[in-house]
Amino acid sequence: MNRFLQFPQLSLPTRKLPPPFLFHGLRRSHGSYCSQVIEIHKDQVGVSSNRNSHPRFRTFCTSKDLLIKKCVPCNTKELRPMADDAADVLMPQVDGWNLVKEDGINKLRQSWKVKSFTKGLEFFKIVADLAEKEGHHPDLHLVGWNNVTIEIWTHAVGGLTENDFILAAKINKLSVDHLLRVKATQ
Ligand SMILES: C[C@H](O)[C@H](O)[C@H]1CNC2=NC(N)=NC(=O)C2=N1
Repeated sequence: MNRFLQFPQLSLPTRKLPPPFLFHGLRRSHGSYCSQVIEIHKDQVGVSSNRNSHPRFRTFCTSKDLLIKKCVPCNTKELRPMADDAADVLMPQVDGWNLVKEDGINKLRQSWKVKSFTKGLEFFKIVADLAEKEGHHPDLHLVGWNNVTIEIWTHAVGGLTENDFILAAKINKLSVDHLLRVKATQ
């Protein structure tokens, strides 16, 4: 008996993949939870529920896909917050970000120390330009003059969507090292 769902090869990389590992999780479908076992190959992000796919046959996206994807408008009625297990599967692709739950809302959070208060504002401007380009916006915090924290979640649905992971992955690629205090351990 085929123990796991075979997903259509939508974005599987062509090269031979190492043996997959099975991911067992719960997926909410039509209001009820059903367990599902999906096959996730080593260098694939795992399940990403993009807007157009049928909820059952979600497309796999590789680790690089987040960087080449574009955020979608948050006012589309199909947009739903992703389940905790789907967020867990995507977390390895947004290095440095933490998954936090606040008042029942899942968010991505990362903090940095900047060289000065004004460099913190420069940091925000660079992030803001990216957010405007993506049409998806983070919550920006600058406290104690040099402590920057960014939180990302989709306000329209009160949780995480793929937009948040796309924005987090792209923030990780911004050239901001000149604004940051070098960590003592480095
Ligand atoms: C239409 C447009 O997508 C919405 O107004 C956007 C703007 N930026 C956004 N950013 C975030 N983080 N959440 C939203 O729900 C959101 N909505």
